Amino acid sequence: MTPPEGTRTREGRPERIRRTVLRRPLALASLGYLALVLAGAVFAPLLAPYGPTATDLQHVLSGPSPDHWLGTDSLGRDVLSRLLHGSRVTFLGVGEGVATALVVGVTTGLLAGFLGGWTDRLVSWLTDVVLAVPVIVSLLVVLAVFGSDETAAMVAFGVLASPGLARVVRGATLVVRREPYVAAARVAGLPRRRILRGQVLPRVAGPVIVQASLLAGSALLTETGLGYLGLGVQPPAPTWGNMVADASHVIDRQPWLLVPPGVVIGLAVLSFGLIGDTVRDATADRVASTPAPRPIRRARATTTRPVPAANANATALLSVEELTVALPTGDGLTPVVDGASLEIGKGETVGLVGESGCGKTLTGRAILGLLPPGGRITAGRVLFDGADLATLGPRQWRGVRGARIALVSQEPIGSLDPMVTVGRHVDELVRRHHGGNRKASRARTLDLLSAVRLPDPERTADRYPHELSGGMAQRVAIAMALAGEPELLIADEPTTALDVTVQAEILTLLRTLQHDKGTAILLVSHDWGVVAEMCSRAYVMYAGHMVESAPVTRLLDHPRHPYTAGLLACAPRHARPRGRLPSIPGTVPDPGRRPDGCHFAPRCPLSTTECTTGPVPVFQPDAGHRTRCLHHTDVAKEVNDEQPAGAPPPGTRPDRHLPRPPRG
Ligand SMILES: Nc1ncnc2c1ncn2[C@@H]1O[C@H](COP(=O)(O)OP(=O)(O)OP(=O)(O)O)[C@@H](O)[C@H]1O
Repeated sequence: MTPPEGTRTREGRPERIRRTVLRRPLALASLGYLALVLAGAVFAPLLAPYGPTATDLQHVLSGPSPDHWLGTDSLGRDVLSRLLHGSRVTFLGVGEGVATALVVGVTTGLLAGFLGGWTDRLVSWLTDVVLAVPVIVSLLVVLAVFGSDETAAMVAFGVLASPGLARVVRGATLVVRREPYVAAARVAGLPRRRILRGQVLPRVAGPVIVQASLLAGSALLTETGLGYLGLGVQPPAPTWGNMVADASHVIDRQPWLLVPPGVVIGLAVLSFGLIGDTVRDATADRVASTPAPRPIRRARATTTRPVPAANANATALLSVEELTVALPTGDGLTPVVDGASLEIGKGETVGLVGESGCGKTLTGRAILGLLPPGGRITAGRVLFDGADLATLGPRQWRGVRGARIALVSQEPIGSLDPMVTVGRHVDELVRRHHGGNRKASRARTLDLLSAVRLPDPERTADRYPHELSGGMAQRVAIAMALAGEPELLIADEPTTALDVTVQAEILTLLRTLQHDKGTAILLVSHDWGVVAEMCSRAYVMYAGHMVESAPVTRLLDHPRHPYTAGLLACAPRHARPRGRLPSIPGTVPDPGRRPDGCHFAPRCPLSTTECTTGPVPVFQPDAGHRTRCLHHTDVAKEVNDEQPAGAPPPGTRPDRHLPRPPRG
């Protein structure tokens, strides 16, 4: 099957590189040439017609002949035999240099790019220092210290060349680190080591091969340069470098002698370069198409005062208390979630509703301890099963993320690695959480795929993400989330990207799973219908504040915050034919531009000057009902005034007529 242009392709990076090399005659010829030279080096003792140091003083400086295909040197030694034997020394040196650079450069680059922070700063500083050291002087010092030991010189070359590689790997890792499937792997609780090996390393392989290839060319030139200077392996043992040196001494008598080593060296360097270029072309488009990171918005600091504390419930599975999350902006840290509190009991499904940009996703991420780079919890705490999550170290977090709290995001396809099959995605998590052998984990994987009602689990397990529909991808994401049998599932708009029929299926699936396994669910949604169908209680969030919370039927029938009332009135079902869709005037303010006092005041039909003069406390109009509105009694009156005649009794269905949109 040929996937349509622009879609993800099943072809993995190694396959793409292989195909690009095969399609280009020059790259193919380069590969063939290097393979030939390498084979010559390996089988030199068998292939060489003479010994590398055997002299024949009767035939010195002879040109090519049937006895000596490439002629003889000034001591009558066979040039072809010396070239073959010399290639062993040269390729060994190149291998030592490149291997050292790979080990040092790739390791440091990966760690700097993936861990960031002080590791990144330390690696940057070290690479700057090493890059400032002149290579040739350092190699001369090493050779002086180690007595012409070529291995020491080439290892030193590898170390000195590693900063360039480290920088390339760091850059590529920074890009890969932002990919949703890497975030998904972290959320699922995979250890860093596994993520680096399984998710990041395969993606930086392209740039690494390019660099290694170019490095091999310069390692070869360095090795032959040392041989030419009479350093490294000493005569009479042949190296390509000392063959060039020998030829240069007799260039006036036999210029041909320079041709064989000059050609093999030149072609080898050219081949390494051509292969590097081809791999770069094969991998460049993927790096270029990687989406840019989300820009951090400029904002000024807000001055909200803390609101009264929520009633901490000792029996809650999750208790978020007065949580403030700040993100870095040009003006320092800006609070994005501001004193938010919420609770979820064991096995309970709770909704989190609000317009885009209100802070719902960040609240979920803060619960999982996965904030964007530079983001911090600056106040409040998150208690899970009584334990303060802020006190967990990386090892303990691994026992929580994916294992006890799992996430299903709104972009299921994005959270699946395009180069990994469905089965491997689930299998890796099954083994991470339950251990066991390959057979047992495969059986469990198939169980999970059938639990989320994926047709033909065996076949689906062998599929790649691009072969799945949105609904199937979401089911796979749910299966992955369930692999650790979590007690809490954060479902961040799990049906937003799906069509209505699939939405209904996914919601039914979530409800069934919750019923069967007793999993608590925090359901982030824009859709009141979904919230009414799924949740017992809901929280309404606006511009970083929790503005209202209550049992869902209560919210639907008696909202006590104008924002909730406005949101309910905006449901598309209130639209009239050819009429405009109801909407709340204005937009959610950016985190740094939130007005003082009630953030909703500029859009609120009930706002008065008191609303903007200071922080608005939280009121509790009824048991279990909380609102952050000074005019909550007026909201209640408006709702009752707006009840249409003959309307069904409150709370009977989610789409019942609710108050008109606020004036303004
Ligand atoms: N990585 C980030 N860097 C800077 N600002 C961010 C980042 N992520 C979110 N924000 C900002 O934080 C605020 C809250 O974002 P969040 O994604 O939590 O909102 P949301 O209510 O979940 O919206 P949506 O429904 O669109 O996902 C927004 O103003 C957003 O622009």
